[in-house]
Amino acid sequence: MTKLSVNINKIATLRNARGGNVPDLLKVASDIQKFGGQGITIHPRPDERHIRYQDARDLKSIVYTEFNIEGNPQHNFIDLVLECKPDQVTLVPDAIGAITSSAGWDTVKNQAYLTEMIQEFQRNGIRTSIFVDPALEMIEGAKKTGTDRIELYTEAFAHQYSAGNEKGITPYVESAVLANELGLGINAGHDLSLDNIQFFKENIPGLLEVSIGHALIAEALYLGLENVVNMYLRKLK
Ligand SMILES: CC(=O)[C@@H](O)[C@H](O)COP(=O)(O)O
Ligand SMILES: NCC(=O)COP(=O)(O)O
Repeated sequence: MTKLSVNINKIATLRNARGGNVPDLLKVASDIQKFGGQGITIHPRPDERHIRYQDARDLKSIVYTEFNIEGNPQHNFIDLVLECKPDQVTLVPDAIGAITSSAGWDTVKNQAYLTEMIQEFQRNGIRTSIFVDPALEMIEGAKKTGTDRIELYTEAFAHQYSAGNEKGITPYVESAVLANELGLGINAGHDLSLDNIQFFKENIPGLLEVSIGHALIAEALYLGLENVVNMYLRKLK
């Protein structure tokens, strides 16, 4: 079975747009779990433009499924993760100010650094995952860091699939086969959606977890829109 971890960054984006507490991030996280979501993912960024560091602390007592915190292991992030002790930390090599994640780790060049980070989090009982492009040498490099899992960066797959190119899945399948051989757990995320998730799942052996945010929240808005417009119309009769 593949677990669905819902990334709630976009709920925080909407909340922050007005400065109040609508929508209520904690209530949304609770409801997602009530509706069957099997995990909550957040990706606090240094500028706190969506998830604030305090949100991570507050979510700790709300999330009873799997709590996954993603980010670049800079000092503040490391301290936050060690304080919150989520079930899983996913290390992502984001540049400061990047609009969103745009690459996986070079696990060969950064092997010593990643190994040190992985050991620190594992010593504190936190499962680790490293965000990687679907390239065999990056999977092998990840294995050498001692990480529990990798997260396959799926933007390229999503882009090619939406353009009608199903062959874009090939490097992901090859990477997953190798990861399985090496005993690495496999997560995946970025731009997964209702449109592409089934094809991805059916082709990736041993896919343990997907984290989905941007498309899922956009789809939820759209699929709820007719209902809400009609609820307003009824009140205005
Ligand atoms: C790690 C990853 O793939 C990202 O998709 C991320 O978690 C989303 O971050 P933003 O919501 O800031 O774009
Ligand atoms: N790790 C990927 C994630 O959490 C969500 O990515 P996206 O669905 O917002 O692109």
